[in-house]
Amino acid sequence: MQWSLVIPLKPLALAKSRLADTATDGLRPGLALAFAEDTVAAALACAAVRDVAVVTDDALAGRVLAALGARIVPDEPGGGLNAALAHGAAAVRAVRPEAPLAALNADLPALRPRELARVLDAAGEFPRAFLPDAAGIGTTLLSVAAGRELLPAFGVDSRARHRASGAVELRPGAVDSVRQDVDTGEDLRAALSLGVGPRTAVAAAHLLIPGQ
Ligand SMILES: Nc1nc2c(ncn2[C@@H]2O[C@H](COP(=O)(O)OP(=O)(O)OP(=O)(O)O)[C@@H](O)[C@H]2O)c(=O)[nH]1
Ligand SMILES: C=C(OP(=O)(O)O)C(=O)O
Repeated sequence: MQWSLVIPLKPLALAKSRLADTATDGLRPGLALAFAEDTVAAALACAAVRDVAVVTDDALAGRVLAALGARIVPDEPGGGLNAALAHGAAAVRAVRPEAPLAALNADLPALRPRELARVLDAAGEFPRAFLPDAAGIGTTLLSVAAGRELLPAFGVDSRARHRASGAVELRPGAVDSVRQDVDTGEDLRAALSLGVGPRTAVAAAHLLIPGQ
C-alpha cells in the first residue's frame, strides 16, 4: 500500500513557541525548519510513502522542503491546524483520490522510515486510525482509507478526541520515532537520545541543552 502524507507547518517565526526556554527567538525558526526537513526527508525515504504534501505559507520552508521532494500547498484557509490539514487532504485527493492518506506532524526529528512503514501498515487495516504521541495526550499521525474524510481533530487532548471520533488507536509497538514529537526542551532531549536526523543534529548543536 502506497500512502500520501499531509504535513502541516506553521510559519517558522511562530513555530515551536513552547521551546522558548531552550532556543532563543533567533534560533527557534531554524530549529523548527530542521525538524521539518528531517521529518519530510524520513517520510520520503519510507517505502510505504508515495508522496508528501506540506501545507505551509512559509516561503523559506516551502523552498527548502520542495527541494527535498515535497509538494507545497499554500495554507489558504488560514484557519489553524485542522483547517490546514483538511485543505491539504483535499488538494492531495484532487490528484490521487484512490490513495490512502495520513496527516503527520512536522516536529518528528527522530523519525525513522522503517518505523513509519510499520505504523502505516498497521493503519492500512482500518478505515480511520491514529497514533498517540509519546506523551500519551496528543497525536502524531491520523490516517484514512481512500474515500473517507480525514476529520482531523489535532490540538489539545487530541488523543481523546480522535478516539471519541471513532478513529482506531494504533498500538504497533517499537515505533518511538513516530511518536516523539518535540514541543518542549524535555521532548527535544528525548528525541536527541533516540537519534535525530542530520539537520536537527546541526541545529541542536547551537543550543545549550543540559544533559547533552
Ligand atoms: N499549516 C499550518 N500548520 C500548523 C498550524 N498550526 C500548527 N501547525 C503545525 O501542526 C503541527 C503540530 O503543531 P504543534 O506541535 O502545536 O507545533 P507549534 O504550533 O509549532 O508549537 P507551539 O508554538 O509550541 O504550539 C506542527 O507541525 C505545526 O507546524 C497552522 O495554523 N497551519
Ligand atoms: C497538535 C498536536 O500537537 P501538540 O500536542 O504537539 O501541540 C496534537 O497532539 O494534536
